[in-house]
Amino acid sequence: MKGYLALEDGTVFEGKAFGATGKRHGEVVFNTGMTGYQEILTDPSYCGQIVTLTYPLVGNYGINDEDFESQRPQVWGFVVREACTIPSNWRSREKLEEFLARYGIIGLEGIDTRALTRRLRSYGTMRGIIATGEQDPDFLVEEARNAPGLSGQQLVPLVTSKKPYIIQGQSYRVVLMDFGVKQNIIRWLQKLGCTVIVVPAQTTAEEILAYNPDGIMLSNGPGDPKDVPYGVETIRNLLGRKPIFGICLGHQLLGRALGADTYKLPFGHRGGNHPVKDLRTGRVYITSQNHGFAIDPDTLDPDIVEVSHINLNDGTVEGLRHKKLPVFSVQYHPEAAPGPTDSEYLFEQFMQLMAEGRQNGLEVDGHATK
Ligand SMILES: NC(=O)CC[C@H](N)C(=O)O
Repeated sequence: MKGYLALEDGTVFEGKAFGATGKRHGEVVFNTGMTGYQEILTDPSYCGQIVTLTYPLVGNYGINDEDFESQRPQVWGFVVREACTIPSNWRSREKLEEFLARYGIIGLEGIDTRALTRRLRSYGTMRGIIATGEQDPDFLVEEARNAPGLSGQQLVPLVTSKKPYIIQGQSYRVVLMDFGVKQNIIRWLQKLGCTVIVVPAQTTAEEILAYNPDGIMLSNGPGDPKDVPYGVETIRNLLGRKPIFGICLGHQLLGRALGADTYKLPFGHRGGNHPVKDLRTGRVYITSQNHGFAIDPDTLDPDIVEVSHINLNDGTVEGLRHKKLPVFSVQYHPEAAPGPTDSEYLFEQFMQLMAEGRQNGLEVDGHATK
């Protein structure tokens, strides 16, 4: 069956549909990772987006039982050069096309993904329509132009957990604010022995503190951080109470809670080889990234917070460190999945802050809270 991707700039790509049939809008973005399509498809941060991969052969190792970052595909469309129909891997349980079809996600193959990516890189991410069957291309472009943009949509409520749940461990108690958490963040905390209490994004600071946590983890998640004011409010009320570690959307919300502004990047960072420099040590890490927004460094209060990491490709903010409190965050993904695990030490750093918090309590403006 035929399939189309129409962009708001008037470009229409025609290819072959696989997975589900129908029509859906989304923000069209590209990821440059050479592997890890199962993790990308199931990462809740992609909710609201139609994702294309620059790597041309996709589906070769099928879908397995282990590489899920959430229970289902979260992308709103998937565009590839060539989709493999006969996967070969000992872990494979299902074909990519069956997996997408089962969850109503449209896939499109036979697309010149290099041309598509170059377009997105030149003009920025665009609204798009992915559709299967016979279609009028001009009408699809019109629909793409009328589709809602990513900003302004309430996407976090679509992917956050409905109820709190606890994964029992032996070491520190971590409350994880679930804005659309990737499973590998939970796996890392579990590996370090933490008890993880996952709470919905709308949970208040009082409710979180009632769990008596040693630390608070702010997860990744979809959409524009400006559309999550309730998360910012909660984080603001948690500052100074417990150690806090934010990842990606969690980092952006923390930045906003500290008074900074966020803005949209032209085409975002999505891939497994983004170089990030730790400004304190001068060391460069190769990181896994997936974000379309960033913190505006000019809006940070230098008395309160410092930029701890920057991206070496475009100089954007990649990490924050509070100057007085045990509070830090990164824009990239130390949990990897997919991508390099160079930055796993950040989880150890969080453990360290929780250990110190247990011993000394937190110092807020010179007053111990314990
Ligand atoms: N992975 C994430 O948490 C992404 C954060 C945010 N949705 C962005 O695109 O910038």
